[in-house]
Amino acid sequence: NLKWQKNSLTYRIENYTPDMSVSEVDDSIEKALQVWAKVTPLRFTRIYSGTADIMISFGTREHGDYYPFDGPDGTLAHAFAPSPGIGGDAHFDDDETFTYRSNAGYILFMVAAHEFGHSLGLSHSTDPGALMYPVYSSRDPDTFVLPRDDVNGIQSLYG
Ligand SMILES: CC(C)C[C@H](C(=O)NO)C(=O)N[C@@H](CC(=O)O)C(=O)NCc1ccccc1
Ligand SMILES: [Ca+2]
Ligand SMILES: [Zn+2]
Ligand SMILES: [Zn+2]
Repeated sequence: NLKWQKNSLTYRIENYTPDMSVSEVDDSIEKALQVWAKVTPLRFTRIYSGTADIMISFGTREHGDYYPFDGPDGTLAHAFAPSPGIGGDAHFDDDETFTYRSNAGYILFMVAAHEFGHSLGLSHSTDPGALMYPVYSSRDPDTFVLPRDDVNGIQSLYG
């Protein structure tokens, strides 16, 4: 499944990291989804029970799939390409310190925006300036603009 066959997708935040307040996590996730909604016909609706297309959770080490996390640093999160079931889901390694804006940890908005690129069908980019470049770089979430490489990538799928 290269991409979602519908433009209206649901998401559910299953649990929270202790590193941030609930509202900071909610806001980071919403803004990270809006990054992609802004440049596609995709629309995201939050649900609070049942199974969403994009199930979002925090976990450590063995957390229920065949891709256990690795403790602090290294892998920060992973997400599954569009498909029924685990497809689209995004898991965040809670052995990382996530933060709302400061540099005292990984900015959840940035990590989530990257992961949701995978949830929508994007793989990694070789462009070092791209959001989908494999390695995290902290940018100010308030002034973040989706790089052209990522816009081209997502619009080639949903444009
Ligand atoms: C092979 C995968 C599972 C590595 C994993 C990833 O790409 N997840 O989407 C990951 O956590 N990558 C690290 C970098 C690494 O492991 O070398 C990362 O910083 N990912 C989060 C990220 C990457 C680019 C921009 C924003 C956030
Ligand atoms: Ca890790
Ligand atoms: Zn996982
Ligand atoms: Zn990635």
